[in-house]
Amino acid sequence: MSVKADPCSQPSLMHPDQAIPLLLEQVSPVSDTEVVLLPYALGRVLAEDLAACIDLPPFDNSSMDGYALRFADLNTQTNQTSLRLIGSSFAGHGFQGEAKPNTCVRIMTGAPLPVGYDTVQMQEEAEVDCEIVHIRHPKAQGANVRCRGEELTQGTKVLNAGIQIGAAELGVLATIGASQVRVYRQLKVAFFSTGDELRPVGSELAPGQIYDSNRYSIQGLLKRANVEWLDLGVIADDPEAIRQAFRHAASQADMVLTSGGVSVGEADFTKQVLDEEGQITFWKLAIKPGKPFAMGKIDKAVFCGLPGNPVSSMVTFYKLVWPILQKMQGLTPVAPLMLNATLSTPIRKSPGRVEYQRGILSRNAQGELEVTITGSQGSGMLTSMSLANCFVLLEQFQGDTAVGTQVTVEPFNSVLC
Ligand SMILES: Nc1nc2c(c(=O)[nH]1)N[C@H]1C(S)=C(S)[C@@H](COP(=O)(O)OP(=O)(O)OC[C@H]3O[C@@H](n4cnc5c(N)ncnc54)[C@H](O)[C@@H]3O)O[C@H]1N2
Ligand code: MOO
Repeated sequence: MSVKADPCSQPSLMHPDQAIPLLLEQVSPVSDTEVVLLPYALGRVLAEDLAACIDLPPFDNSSMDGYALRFADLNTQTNQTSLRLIGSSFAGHGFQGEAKPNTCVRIMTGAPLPVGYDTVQMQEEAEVDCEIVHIRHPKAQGANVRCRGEELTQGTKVLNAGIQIGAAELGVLATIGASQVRVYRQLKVAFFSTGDELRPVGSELAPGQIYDSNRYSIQGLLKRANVEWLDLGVIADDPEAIRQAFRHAASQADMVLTSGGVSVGEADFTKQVLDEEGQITFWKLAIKPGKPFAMGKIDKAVFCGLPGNPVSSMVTFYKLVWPILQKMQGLTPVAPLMLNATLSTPIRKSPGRVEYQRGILSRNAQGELEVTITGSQGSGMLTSMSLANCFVLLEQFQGDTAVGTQVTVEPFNSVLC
C-alpha cells in the first residue's frame, strides 16, 4: 500500500520543537510591577522573592485533642501513669498557668502548648476519673507537638519570584500574614477575528455565513492564561479595516492576537497587512492542525496570527502562543507532561507534519492507560476538541497507526480543560 504524503506539508517547514525556541527568543518578560491585595493575586506572577516574616507555626501547639504533659513524669516501665488535671488550653485561648510535676492540661488541636509541658497524649489513649487522668502507652517525648518554626523560621525564603500564584500560594501568603504582594503587571492582549463569513452569536445566519466561534474559544484560553483581553470583535476581509484594527490594537496591548487570514487565499489579508504595518518574523511550521501560524511585531506589540480553522486556532494558541505569553508574563514555560498509552482506535495520518490529534485518555479494566481518538479530526471540527482530554502526538514522518500501538499522549492542562 502506498503512503500518501500530506498535501499541506512542505519539506522546508520547521518542526515545532525547533520553532518554539525561535518564537520564544522574540519576546521578553514584562518588567513593570504593581502591588495587589491578596484576594486579587490569584493567577498573577510574583515579582520578588518572599521570606517568612514570622515563624511557622508561630508557637508550640498540639496536633491532637488530648492532654499536655511532661514526658519526664511518665512511667515508661509500667506504661501507666496517673496525672492531676489542672486546666485546659483551647485554640485561641491558651492555658495561662505553668506546668507542675505530675500534672496535665486538657488540650485541643491547634491550642498553645502550655509552658513547661513537652508532650501530648491523644485522648483515646487516656482515661479521666474526676481530676485524675490515667495515661496509657505513652509515646516518645514531643509526641503530637507541632513546634514553633518547624515548618519555616522567620526570614526563610518561602516563595520565589517568577512563580504563578495559585490557590496553595495564596494560602501560604496568608499563613505568613502577607496582606498584599508585588506582582508583574498583567499582560493586555487585543484579539480580533477576521472573515466576511463570520456572524456574532445571537444573529441569524444568511447563506454562506457561520458563527464566529474562535472569538469565544480563544477568549476562554486567554482567560485561563490570566491575561487581560481586549475584544475587538470581527473585522471584515478588507485590508483597510484590518489595518485600522491593527493600529488600534497595537496602541492598546502588549500582544495583538488574530484569527484567520494567514493562509494563501485571495481574501487572506491578515498576514499581508501586518507585513506592511509591521514585520512578519515567522510564518508556517510543520504542525497539524495550524500550519500557517504567523508571528511578528507591530510597533511595540507582539503579533500572533492564528489560522482561522477553529481547531487550528486552539491548537496553535496552546502549543505556541501560550508559552510566548508565559515568557512575557515572567514565567518559565515548562515542557508538557507526556505519557504512553495503548491506541484503541486506528489513526489515519499522512507523513509530513507533526500532528496533534484529539483523544480520550482512560484506564482500561486491567488498569492500563489507553487512548481513543475523538472521531473525525478535521481542522474545522471543534467537537473533536471538546470531547477530548488529551492530544495524541504523532511524529512528522509517521503514517497510519494501528490499534494496540503504544503512542505518546499529552494530557490537557488547566488552560485547555
Ligand atoms: N491552497 C492552500 N490553502 C490552504 C492552505 C494551504 O497551504 N494552501 N492551508 C490550509 C490550512 S492548513 C489552514 S489551517 C487554513 C488557514 O487559513 P486562514 O488562517 O487564512 O483562515 P481563513 O481562510 O480565514 O479560515 C479558514 C476556515 O476557518 C473558518 N473560520 C475563520 N475564522 C473563524 C472564526 N472566527 N470562527 C469560526 N470559524 C472560522 C473559515 O470560515 C474557514 O472555513 O488554510 C487552509 N488553506
Ligand atoms: O494546518 Mo490546517 O490543517 O487546516 O489547521
